[in-house]
Amino acid sequence: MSFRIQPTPVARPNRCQLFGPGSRPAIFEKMATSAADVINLDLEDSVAPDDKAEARKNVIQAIGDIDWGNKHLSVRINGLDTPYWYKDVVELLENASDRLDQIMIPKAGCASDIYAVDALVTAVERAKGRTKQIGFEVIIESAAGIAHVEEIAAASPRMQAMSLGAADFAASMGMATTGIGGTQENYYMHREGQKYWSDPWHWAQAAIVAACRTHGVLPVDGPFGDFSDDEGFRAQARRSATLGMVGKWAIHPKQVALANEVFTPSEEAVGEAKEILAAMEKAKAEGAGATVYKGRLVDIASIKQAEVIVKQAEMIAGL
Ligand SMILES: CC(C)(COP(=O)(O)OP(=O)(O)OC[C@H]1O[C@@H](n2cnc3c(N)ncnc32)[C@H](O)[C@@H]1OP(=O)(O)O)[C@@H](O)C(=O)NCCC(=O)NCCSC(=O)C[C@H](O)C(=O)O
Ligand SMILES: [Mg+2]
Repeated sequence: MSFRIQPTPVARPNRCQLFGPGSRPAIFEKMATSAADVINLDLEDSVAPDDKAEARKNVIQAIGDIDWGNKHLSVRINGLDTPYWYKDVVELLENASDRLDQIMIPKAGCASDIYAVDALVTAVERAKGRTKQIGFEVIIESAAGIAHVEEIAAASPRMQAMSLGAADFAASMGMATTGIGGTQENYYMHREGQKYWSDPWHWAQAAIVAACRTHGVLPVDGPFGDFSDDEGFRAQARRSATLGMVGKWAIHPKQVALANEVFTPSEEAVGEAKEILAAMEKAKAEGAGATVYKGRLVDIASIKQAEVIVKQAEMIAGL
C-alpha cells in the first residue's frame, strides 16, 4: 500500500474516439456531427506518403473552419521513426487555431519519445504565444511501447490518454494474425473436445490500465477492424470496460453508437451502484464497515467501486 494518492485523470468523457484520414476532408463535417466524444484527424497510417502535406493543410484548415461543438479535438501525428512528424507538430502549432486540444503520438516506445515531442511542442507554443496548452495522447503499439508502458504514462504533464493499437502491436510482437482486435481463431484452450477462446489482447490492456491508473491517464481501447461485426465489437469493448478502460476507437461511423452504448453506464448499473452507496451509508451509521447487499458482501472498497460508476454517469449526464 502506497501513501501516495492515485492521481485522477482529466474529467472528460472519452467513450468513443472517431478516426478519419486527414486526406479525406469530405468526411470532416460528418465526424463533427457524430456522437463521438473525441475526434482524431489522422496524419499517420491512413494517409498515403504522397498525401501527407495536403492532409496537414486540410487538417489545419478544418480545425479552424468546422464547428466541432464540445468534442475533444485531436490530431494523430506521424511516428518519430518517419521524416514527417516534426513538420506535423510545427505546422499544426504554428498555424492551427486554438480549437486544437490534443496531439496523438503513435508508436510510443519510451519516455524519451514523449519528451522529444514535448520539447518541440513547448518551443512552438512559446514562439507563437499559444496560451492553451496542447494535451498528449499516445498509442502503445509496439513491443518497446508495452515494455516501457509505465514510464511512457509518466513521461509528461501533458499526458491525458493512452490507447492500445492492436494492428501495429500484433505486427511488432510477431503475432500470427492479421486481425485488428477481437477473438483470434488460434488463441484457444482445448479440453474434452471443446475449444475455449481466450483473449490475446488482455495482458497488454491490463498493463496499459495499470500504468494509466498509476499516473492519472485515461486508458482507451484502440481499433476493432471488422466494422461489419457489431457483436464482436461489443464483446471486445465490454471486456475493455470491465478491465478499466474508459472508451474505444471507432474506425467507421457505425462503431460510434456501439462504443457509447458500452462505455455509458446503464441505468441498471447506476441504480445498483447508488443502492450500494446507500447500503454502506446505513452500515457506517450503525458503526459497521461491511454489510450484505443482495446476498453478497459489500464493504468500504465497494464504495470506491460504486463511485467509479456513479461519477462516470454524472460526467456523461453533464454533457
Ligand atoms: C473504413 C473507411 C475507409 C470506410 O469508408 P467508406 O467506404 O466511405 O464507408 P461507408 O461507405 O460505409 O460510409 C458510410 C457513410 O459514412 C461516412 N464515413 C465513412 N467513414 C467515416 C468516418 N471515419 N467518419 C465519419 N463519416 C464517415 C461516409 O462518407 C458515408 O457517408 P454518406 O455517404 O453521407 O452516407 C472509413 O470509414 C475510414 O477511412 N475510416 C477511418 C480509417 C482511419 O482513420 N484509420 C486509422 C485508425 S486505425 C489505425 O491506425 C490502426 C492503429 O494504429 C493500430 O495500429 O492498431
Ligand atoms: Mg498503428
